[in-house]
Amino acid sequence: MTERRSEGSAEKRVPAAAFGADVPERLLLPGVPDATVARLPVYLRVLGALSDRGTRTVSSDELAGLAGVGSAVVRRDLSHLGPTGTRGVGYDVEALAERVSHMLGLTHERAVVIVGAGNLGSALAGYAGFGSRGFRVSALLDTDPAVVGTPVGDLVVEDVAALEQVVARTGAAIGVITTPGPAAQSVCDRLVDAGIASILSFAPTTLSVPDGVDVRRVDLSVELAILAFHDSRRLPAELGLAAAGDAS
Ligand SMILES: NC(=O)c1ccc[n+]([C@@H]2O[C@H](COP(=O)([O-])OP(=O)(O)OC[C@H]3O[C@@H](n4cnc5c(N)ncnc54)[C@H](O)[C@@H]3O)[C@@H](O)[C@H]2O)c1
Repeated sequence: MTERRSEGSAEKRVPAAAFGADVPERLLLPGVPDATVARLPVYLRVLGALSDRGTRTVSSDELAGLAGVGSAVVRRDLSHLGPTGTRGVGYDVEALAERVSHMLGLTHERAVVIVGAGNLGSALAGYAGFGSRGFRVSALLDTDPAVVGTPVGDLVVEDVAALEQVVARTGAAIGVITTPGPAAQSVCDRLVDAGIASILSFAPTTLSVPDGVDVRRVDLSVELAILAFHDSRRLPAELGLAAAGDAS
């Protein structure tokens, strides 16, 4: 039986495979923390906006401000890319964007298959913004005969029975799961068996995957709960009240 590990079971380090096969070996730096990898796309977005505005160089303080993190964090994150900036000048916007793209393995387009063509899956499939970020939604699959065969944007929903053939045909590198929770593990297993090593799941279920497969789960309720936490701490200050425990 294949050994399986649960997502989030231990502190995760980003495996080389996450960067894609085309990344030069020298950039596959070991031990890049997940938190750094999570911030790199934010830097990339900021650098893209600066480039669009014609900005040629950016300091770590400016980049930090635009990315919403501290400048020490930016410098530490970017140190994982090797030498990048020039003291007193800052970072070359285009060159840094290219380095970050390379590090993230975004130098070639990746095909994505979405399983579950309901509200969420259809909305994601129709989102035009993925294309400019290096992702192409190549297929959308479902079990429901009433949904299979219907058009969603440029795609026609395909039968999930043909998942393996669809993955092979599209060369998909990433599988997105937007099925109800109870179906998610079996869909995940089939994606893995079809050769997919990167899975993004929206289903409210913890998924088990073999070593070497990366799963990320998106849970908007967790994000909302974090906002609620900060909101509830802000409220007493805004009202001029002492926070609980400060009253003396
Ligand atoms: N993570 C989040 O923040 C977030 C937000 C909204 C919804 N969700 C979750 O995303 C999932 C989808 O939500 P939705 O509103 O689009 O639901 P939905 O009911 O509109 O769509 C689910 C689709 O999955 C299909 N499906 C069921 N079993 C399948 C299988 N084995 N293979 C392929 N397709 C299958 C159904 O036929 C249906 O079309 C749910 O699990 C929901 O809880 C997560």
